[in-house]
Amino acid sequence: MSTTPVIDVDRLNLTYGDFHAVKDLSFEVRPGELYALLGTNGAGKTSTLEVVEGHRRQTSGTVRVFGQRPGDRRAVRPRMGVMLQESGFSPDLTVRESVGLIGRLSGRSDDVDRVLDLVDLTDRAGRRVSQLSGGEKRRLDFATAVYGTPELIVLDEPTTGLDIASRDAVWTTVDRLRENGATIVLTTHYLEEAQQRADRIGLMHQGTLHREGTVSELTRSLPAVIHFSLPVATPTLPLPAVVDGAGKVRVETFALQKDLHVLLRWAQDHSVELQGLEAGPTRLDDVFRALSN
Ligand SMILES: Nc1ncnc2c1ncn2[C@@H]1O[C@H](COP(=O)(O)OP(=O)(O)OP(=O)(O)O)[C@@H](O)[C@H]1O
Repeated sequence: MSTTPVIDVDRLNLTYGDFHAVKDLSFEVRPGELYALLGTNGAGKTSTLEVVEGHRRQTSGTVRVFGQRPGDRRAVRPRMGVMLQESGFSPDLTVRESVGLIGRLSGRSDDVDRVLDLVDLTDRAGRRVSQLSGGEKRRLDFATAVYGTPELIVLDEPTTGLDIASRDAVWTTVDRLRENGATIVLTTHYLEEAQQRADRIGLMHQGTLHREGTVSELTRSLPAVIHFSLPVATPTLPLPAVVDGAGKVRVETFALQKDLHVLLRWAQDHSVELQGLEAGPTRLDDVFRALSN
């Protein structure tokens, strides 16, 4: 498999008037990986993706998609499917007409009925876009990304507004495309989706890439947490901990299994009940909270 990046962003800057929205951003997306570009509201994710998609010109820096400039539509468009946050389909077209139009614009070939089936809109094919529900419109947006099975698929908040069954269906389709070698770039505010599926994550805040890595690389920089409550009179704890006035204890640790073992042995030796004991590894949410604080 080629190791040339599918997307190569090097010192990208983007300004809107005098507002500096993206600042010296560099990252690569490798063939076949699912790269999640995550971040706080207004971090610059959509602006960055708009440059990658060829919808917006950068102020400075270099962006290459399949080694080409994103503005080189003829080279890039047929190989890249894009699901925007809002696609802006004509409200008067039917769903079938819209999917057909997507196909002609993409430069890829596909069977409209296959795509309608893939995004579960077969029974809405004759409806006008203006008559679709929010979730149905989002599935039509998804059709723009998957039409013609492109090599690179950019998904900007693909599951926002979708019910659980539709979300699962989107991910099943994405999984199938990945099995066939597709490269995926994702933005989402549903962190568990990224935690479960991303090979690598770039965390953006205020226009810059603050952290990048696999989920485990990002989470192991923060401690895991053990919580429990203690009865009134107990011997001294065997580990450093923060105890509040109500007897609630919080232990932060980078050695969860070892420290949990120490704590449980101490509790057994002293016949102490650790009430409401909870222990868990750091989650992406915690990394995110640390970022925005
Ligand atoms: N056309 C524009 N003109 C002026 N400012 C803009 C424009 N588009 C975006 N911005 C600003 O640039 C910043 C980055 O916006 P962007 O939409 O890229 O962020 P985002 O990370 O996708 O945010 P969110 O998670 O909220 O969708 C924001 O502060 C936004 O207000």
